[in-house]
Amino acid sequence: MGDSALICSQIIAKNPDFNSKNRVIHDAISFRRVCFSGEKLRFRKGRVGVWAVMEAEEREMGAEERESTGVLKSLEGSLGFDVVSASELKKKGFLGLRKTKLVCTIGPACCSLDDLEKLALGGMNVARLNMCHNTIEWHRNVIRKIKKLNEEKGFCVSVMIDTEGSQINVVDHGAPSSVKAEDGSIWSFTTENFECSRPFTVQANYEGFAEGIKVGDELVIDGGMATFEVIEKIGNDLLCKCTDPGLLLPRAKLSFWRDGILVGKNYEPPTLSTKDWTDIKFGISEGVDFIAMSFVKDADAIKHLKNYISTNSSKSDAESPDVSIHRSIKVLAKIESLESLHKLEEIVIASDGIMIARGDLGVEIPLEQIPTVQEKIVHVCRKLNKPVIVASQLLESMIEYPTPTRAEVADVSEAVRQYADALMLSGESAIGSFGQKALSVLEMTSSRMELWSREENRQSVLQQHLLGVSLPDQIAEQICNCAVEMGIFCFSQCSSLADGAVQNKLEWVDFNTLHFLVGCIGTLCF
Ligand SMILES: Nc1ncnc2c1ncn2[C@@H]1O[C@H](COP(=O)(O)OP(=O)(O)OP(=O)(O)O)[C@@H](O)[C@H]1O
Ligand SMILES: CC(=O)C(=O)O
Repeated sequence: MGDSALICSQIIAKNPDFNSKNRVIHDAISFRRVCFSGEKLRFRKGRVGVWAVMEAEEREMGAEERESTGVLKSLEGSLGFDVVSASELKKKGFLGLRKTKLVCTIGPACCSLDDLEKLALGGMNVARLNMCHNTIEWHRNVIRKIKKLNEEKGFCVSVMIDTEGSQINVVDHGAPSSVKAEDGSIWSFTTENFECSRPFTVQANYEGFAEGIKVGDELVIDGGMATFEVIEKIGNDLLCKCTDPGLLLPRAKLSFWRDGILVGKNYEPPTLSTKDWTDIKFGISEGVDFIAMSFVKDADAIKHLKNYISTNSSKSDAESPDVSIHRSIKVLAKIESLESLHKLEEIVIASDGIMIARGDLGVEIPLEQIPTVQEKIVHVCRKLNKPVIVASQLLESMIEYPTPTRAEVADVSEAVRQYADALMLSGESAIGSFGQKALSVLEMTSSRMELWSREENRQSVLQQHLLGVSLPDQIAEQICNCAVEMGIFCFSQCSSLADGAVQNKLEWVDFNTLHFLVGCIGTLCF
């Protein structure tokens, strides 16, 4: 069978007769394929299998019957389908049903083999390793456990490493955990290295962090956790008075504001630090699937990393032909600064996908702008057909509590409604007491919202943008656009058509149309 397969997903809702156990069935479809090879046309006949996962009443159906094409025929026109790759189907079974992918940050609370397996069973599609924390050895261990689970238990969990990037943050703030800044208290912000923590002294990580900063400027901690006014500059250091009391957390982020506008940085730290390069080399050697790049400023940084990956991959491929894993490492750009927002389109075009890092974004733009900025980024990604992850604080309260707030559930639903491709857990899974529960909330909420979108046929409101340059790509796109108008989902081994399907978030199929479509597509040109 081909590399793609179809999954029935709405059987429960639509077919009262099919409501118990999940079943996999398949149907074979003949097609004629016309290939363009230079100037010549070649006809080939082919047969592909269309696999469907259905829920069937066990007592009504024997095994043979379930496997027969007759079953499919009897369901003609009445079922909803989602698309999933055959390899995914084999590996993940019914986890492929959901379209919104789920990313979990792995931390001390979920790094045992047992915990990772529970997350994989709960629907984790991608394990994120934040390279800001812990040692390379710790990360290696986690990656190996995930690969073991994939190999031995048939999961299909991808691994993403997330670089630390360059940003001004607190290295030491005079306490082991959080510390309260009281109204009117005076604090020194410095880059001086000191042995033991000093009270009312905050050590920042960048020499020259105070360049261009003037007396009277506002120093905001973590996008609003606490605010200070700069009252004196002493060399590289700043003396500040707390004007809005609050908490200073370890690794808190600092931003400076003047007259309500973010003060631009006078220094230019490289997008990828020496540590980031070490981590990237580590990621390549461990065969990770994604590298998420923090604090991307422009498309050049992404292109540079992609070149580095392909050069190093070809080198290692030549040295060891078996090592083909490197070729497929995808680079995701994290949008978390004003600069990246200004160059959004070029960054999206250059990268393989985007992460909306709302945590750090909230340090650089006012919090009330986050929802509209998120919607805009998702929209640009849809338009340019790049996957987009919505990250940070989706279910923050679940770090401590076993249920989310209603507002958090609404936030998750909104991201799915906007057609985000993936949702990410951070502290909820890394350090939270209810990581698996948080994952199941994401799972249920996103499935529910997808169902609603289907029922409302909302994908038809997605704007169609033609991206294809070549004739086959344009034809594939037009087919997908028509499919969306007709409310069908199609089956394809053709990457352009699959891309179009992803861009349009196609989902419905009826078998008459499917047979017709596969026939048409086969007679076209891929
Ligand atoms: N590998 C890890 N080892 C130890 N603690 C971790 C690890 N990964 C995450 N954490 C903890 O979980 C919390 C949330 O994770 P998260 O990845 O969101 O980190 P972060 O510090 O907020 O950085 P970022 O802004 O890059 O997301 C972190 O603050 C840290 O305490
Ligand atoms: C995920 C991340 O890095 C952020 O939200 O800042």
